Amino acid sequence: MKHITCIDDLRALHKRRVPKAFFDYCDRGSYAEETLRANREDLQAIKFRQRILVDVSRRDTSTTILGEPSTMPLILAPVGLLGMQHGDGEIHACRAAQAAGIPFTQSTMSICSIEDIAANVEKPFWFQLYVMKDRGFIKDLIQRAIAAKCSALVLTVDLQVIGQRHADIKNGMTVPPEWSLSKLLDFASKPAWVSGVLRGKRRTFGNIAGHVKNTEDLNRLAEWTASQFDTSLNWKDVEWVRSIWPGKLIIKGILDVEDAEEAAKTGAQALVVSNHGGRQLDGAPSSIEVLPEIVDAVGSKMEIMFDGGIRSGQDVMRALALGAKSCMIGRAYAYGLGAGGQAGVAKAIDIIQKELLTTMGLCGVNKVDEIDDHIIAV
Ligand SMILES: Cc1cc2nc3c(=O)[nH]c(=O)nc-3n(C[C@H](O)[C@H](O)[C@H](O)COP(=O)(O)O)c2cc1C
Ligand SMILES: CCCCCCC(=O)C(=O)O
Repeated sequence: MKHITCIDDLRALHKRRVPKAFFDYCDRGSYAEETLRANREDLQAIKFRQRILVDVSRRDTSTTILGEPSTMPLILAPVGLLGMQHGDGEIHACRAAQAAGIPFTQSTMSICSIEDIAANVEKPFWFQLYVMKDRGFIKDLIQRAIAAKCSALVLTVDLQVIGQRHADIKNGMTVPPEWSLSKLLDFASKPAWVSGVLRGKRRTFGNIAGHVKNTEDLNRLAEWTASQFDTSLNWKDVEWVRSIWPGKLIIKGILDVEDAEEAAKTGAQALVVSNHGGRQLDGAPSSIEVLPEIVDAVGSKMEIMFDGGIRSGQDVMRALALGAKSCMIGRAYAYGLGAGGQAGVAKAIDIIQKELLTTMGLCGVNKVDEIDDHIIAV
């Protein structure tokens, strides 16, 4: 990891080490990928004011997230199928986050189950929920998250219809995988990845497989799972989740002020301004474009988190300057996981923290709560 200096280096290594179907699943977006690109381009268009001769010798990235201390304003976002990027990937990512002192969010669509992670890490983690058609199963999942002492529930609300990702279809990206000669050759050329995944606890959706009894459904688990996303989902379901989840609730996937105002009425403590990393509504605005109006509308009522396109500490600084309290990263750490397991995730977090510290220094800022729009050049 010595020669890895930025998230792009981790991405390049991930691409070399992990089969194409899984790399593309992580890297790509929906349809023409306009929103995926906008997330990066709009962040990069924000320029900083360089400030000089300010004493920045006391710089510190520490902050609080939902009232809990965190070493930096960073959270590992829920990312499905981490255990296919690296054997037991969810456990490795969670351990790296906990060692760095930041929250890790487990996806409903994880390969390791809630219980697998809880048994293998030291501290509580966050659980992300998709409300699927079978509400009995969802209630059971929430109870499993309570039993595992998950410290926040992240309710994702932007996937009741699934945005098509062309690359996944072309790659036959299914769980279990659809085999072809080129895929077999690709897997054979990545023996370290194959042995890592084979040594892992599971190779299917750990939270869901136990619930699926029918062998045919089990053999086509990705298809079955896709059929379980509920197009009838609405604000009453959020109320229902609120009534059975006693802990901190975060609503993820808000891009519109009216939706943010609804979210503020639900009793949730936080929302995540997010377009699902450009994987859902292609043609939606970048997350950073809508962040300021959402902060203006509900920032005094809820904690505003942000994701979409964060690849550096500079990007974290930009989102904080526009009003986010903290940022989630998805691909940035998933690249690290594919590149080098737990050490790769730790590297991704460390790169972003160091970049944030440097950027704070060059903008004349010592503390996270001093970051606001005065650091932006107009
Ligand atoms: C491979 C992949 C899988 C994802 N799976 C989930 C998921 O299961 N649940 C969820 O709420 N968001 C999921 N997301 C979205 C992320 O939580 C996050 O919103 C997004 O990655 C942020 O954009 P970034 O990757 O540019 O940081 C996924 C993202 C990626 C890249
Ligand atoms: C069957 C599609 C499920 C996708 C769930 C994971 C996810 O959110 C993603 O973006 O990928």
